[in-house]
Amino acid sequence: MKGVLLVNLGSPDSPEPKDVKPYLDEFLMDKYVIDVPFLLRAFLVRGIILRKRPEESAHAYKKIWTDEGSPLIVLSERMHKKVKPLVDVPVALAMRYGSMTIEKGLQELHEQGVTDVMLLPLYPQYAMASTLTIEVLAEKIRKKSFPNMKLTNFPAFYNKPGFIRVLSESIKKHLEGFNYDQLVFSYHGIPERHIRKTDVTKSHCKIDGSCCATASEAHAFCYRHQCYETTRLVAEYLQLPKESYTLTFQSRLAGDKWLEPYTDVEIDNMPAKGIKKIAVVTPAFVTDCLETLEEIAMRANEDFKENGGEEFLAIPCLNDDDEWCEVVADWIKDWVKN
Ligand SMILES: C=CC1=C(C)c2cc3[nH]c(cc4nc(cc5[nH]c(cc1n2)c(C)c5CCC(=O)O)C(CCC(=O)O)=C4C)c(C)c3C=C
Ligand SMILES: [Fe+2]
Repeated sequence: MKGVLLVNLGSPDSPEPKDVKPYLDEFLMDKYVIDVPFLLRAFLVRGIILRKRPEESAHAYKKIWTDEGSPLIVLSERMHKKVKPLVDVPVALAMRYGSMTIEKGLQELHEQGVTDVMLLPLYPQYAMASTLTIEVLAEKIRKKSFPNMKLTNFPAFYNKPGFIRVLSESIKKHLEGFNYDQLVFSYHGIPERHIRKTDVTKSHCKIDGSCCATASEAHAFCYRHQCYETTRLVAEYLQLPKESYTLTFQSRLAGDKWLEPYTDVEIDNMPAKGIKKIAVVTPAFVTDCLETLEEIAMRANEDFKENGGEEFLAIPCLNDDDEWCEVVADWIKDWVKN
């Protein structure tokens, strides 16, 4: 029997440093996130980053935490609950990090008699720090605990018509009556090195945009290309004039060179250029989380206004939007049919 495992990133069990620290340790010790040899990674993460970051992150998590828990978990659960009755096969939900493990998700499907699983990472654009790490871990667990199970990876959906339509319609709905100077498409950043590592041709990605104009098999695994494609397709759907929108990358960690332009720098500089009213959409996330609710809707908003900005609109993620849940259900139905 077929079944589906939806996988999102995960959150700590609580916004207290005692729970944030092990969560960050699991996340940042992942070799697909901080992709350096183990000893160097352990030194960077445990010797440097985890000294201060758990307190800072806990403070940020406390600002967004709800009575029901982490927004990312609660909203993913709501979406899961809505998708389940729309399809005829079992659907489970798991997280890459934290206590809702992929192992538990596969076990739940196994107990329902599922032998053929489609893995659906809830990330529109492919990245080794998001999609690949889920695929690799799920395969490792399958081999060890469920050797007779078949796993199929659902490809990144950055350009799928259903995703582009519901994302565009959601943006349109939230922009109604808001007279903005600039619409910012802010995507989670990654180190440039990750783009080169996932280039299957090993020579295509130049990280300057020129490569995106040439058809290549590298695009199927290029996070930067896929972010630009999502933006281009939404702009086309909404018929946005070229000068009315911009693409940026947020949430970088110190150290390496991350994808540019940086969201915080761009937004802070906008008021001085006469851009006083902005809307920000975050299409690398289908679920609202720390990076959208705290970093964008709170911090970027405050910084924009401190720099002379007047109006700031943070557009929510798709979360458990009915039409989005129907799109996901349709993808599942198509896979079940074939
Ligand atoms: C779009 C998907 C994501 C990619 C790609 C990604 C890469 C990436 N992230 C970090 C470091 C951190 N990210 C953190 C939070 C976080 N990241 C994503 C998604 C992607 N990350 C989400 C959905 C969230 C929010 C989780 C939540 O509970 O709401 C954090 C933790 C919070 C903090 O301390 O800022 C870290 C750390 C790296 C290093 C990276 C690529 C190399
Ligand atoms: Fe992240």
